[in-house]
Formats: sequence, C-alpha cells, structure tokens
Amino acid sequence: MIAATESVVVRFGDRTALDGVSIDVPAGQVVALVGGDGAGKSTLLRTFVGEVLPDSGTVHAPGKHDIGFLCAGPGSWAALTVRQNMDFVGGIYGLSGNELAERREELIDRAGLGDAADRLASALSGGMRRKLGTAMAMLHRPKMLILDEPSTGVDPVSRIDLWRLTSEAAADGAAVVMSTTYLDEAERAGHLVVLDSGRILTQGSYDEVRAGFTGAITSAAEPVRPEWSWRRGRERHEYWEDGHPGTDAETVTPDLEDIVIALSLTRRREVGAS
Ligand SMILES: Nc1ncnc2c1ncn2[C@@H]1O[C@H](COP(=O)(O)OP(=O)(O)OP(=O)(O)O)[C@@H](O)[C@H]1O
Repeated sequence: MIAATESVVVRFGDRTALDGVSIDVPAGQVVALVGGDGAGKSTLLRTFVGEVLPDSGTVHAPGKHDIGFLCAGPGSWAALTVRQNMDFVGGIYGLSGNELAERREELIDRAGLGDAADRLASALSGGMRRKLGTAMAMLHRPKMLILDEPSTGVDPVSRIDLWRLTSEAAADGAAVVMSTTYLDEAERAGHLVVLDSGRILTQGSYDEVRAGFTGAITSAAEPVRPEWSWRRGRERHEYWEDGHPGTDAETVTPDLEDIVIALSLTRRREVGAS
C-alpha cells in the first residue's frame, strides 16, 4: 500500500472535519473522493501531505519528494509562463536539461496546453490553470499523486484529457487520490469514497457501491415525501430506505448521483434525530 489513513479524526475548533476516516490508496489505482461542500475532501487530501495533522488515527504516506500535490488553490505561479512554471517545479525536484525539457513538453502536449505554453499563468482560464497544476504535480513521476478538484472549471472535452493524464499516471504505477465534483468521473475511478460531514457513507468500486446500496428509488413528477426527494431532469427521484415504495411510481435503477444523495439524506436524518 502506498498510502492509507486509519480511523483519522480531524477537528477545527468544535467542528469535526473528518470523523474516523479509513481509506487505502494502492499503487496503480485512481481513488476518487466525492461529497458535497464541506464533506472533508480537501482536509483528507491535506492529511496525506502533512498540511493537516490528525487529532487521532494514523496517516501513512510516502515522503514529500515522492508526492505530487495539486492543492485547492491556483496550483501555479501567476507571474510565470506555463513553461516557466513547469521548469521551476522540475528544478525543485532535481530535474534538468533534456530530461526536464522532454517531460515538460510531453505533459504540456498531453494536457492540451501546447498553444498556451508561453502564456503567463495569470492569463489562462480557470480550467487551463487546473490542467497546468495537474501537469506540474505529475512532472517528477511521483509515487503518489494527490489532486484536489483537478477538473473543476475544466470544459467537458478537456476533462477527458485530464482524466487520461491521471489514469495514465496510475497505469504507470502511481497511487492517485483525487477529489471531484463530477460523479461521472468518480464512476470511472477504480475505487470511490463518498464522504458527508467528515464520515464515509460508502466506498468501493462503482460496482461494489451499487451492490451495497439498499432501498428503492422511484421517479415521478410529484414526490410523496418532498424531504426524501431530489430533482433529476424533469422528474423528482424519491428514496425509500426500507425498499418498499409507498407509491406506484416507476422504480429506477440508481446511478451514483442517486446513491450519493440518498445516503446523504439518510445520514442527515440520523444526525438530526440524534
Ligand atoms: N482551516 C480550517 N479551519 C476551520 N475549519 C476548517 C478548516 N478547513 C476546513 N474546515 C472545515 O472542515 C470541514 C471540511 O472542509 P473541507 O474543505 O475538507 O471540505 P471539502 O469536502 O473539501 O469541501 P469543498 O469542496 O467545499 O472544499 C468544513 O466544515 C470546513 O468548514
């Protein structure tokens, strides 16, 4: 195992950001963290780089030199061009000469930044900047790649470039852990972890998460219990935790979005009730 957390608890004052989180990040796999705002995704990623120390539990991760990290912020220097940003980071990791130039050009090309290579980072769009930050994180071929929302703000076509970059890094043996707000992306990861208010609601491959989901979901224009429903296209989906819909509305096969919302609603009810 390249990296793992065991029962990690992180508190900020009286707020619990992580509440007993255990995950494994093996070599050669992409682990995707999903969950709403404030779920604890950034905090979990930051424990791996030592930016956040757990109040209890343990974190195993490679040394700093073997980690590539794209943080939630800009992830590059605004006053440097794309190439200069890459060279600067390469220098920090001891890359130079032809080795650095070849790796830099390969990643600029694969990230679809070829036309912007001599543009200042400050002049890039938000999505291009995420792509540059991702390329910078993987420049030195780290054993572990930690990416905080690499694809947020990236257009759908470029998201495919980014996904290819990260999955190729995993195929080359890196342990990749990334947060994402795009559930279609998470579905493609080898392992996904669904977080809500610092707790893991479910984790596993997409197939395992689907197989472990219990209850039924129905689809109708008008839900019976609005507090257990959410909008999907023109309809509203409704969750029946005991598996017995109290309606004759059509039952649907849940996708990841349905599963994440249904589990989050259940968890919030439990927290509210306790
Ligand atoms: N430095 C901090 N000081 C105080 N509270 C913090 C700090 N960092 C995070 N938190 C709180 O911890 C919880 C988890 O935050 P975190 O940023 O990890 O969530 P997230 O899943 O990454 O969400 P988002 O996508 O909105 O960034 C939130 O309630 C947040 O307000």
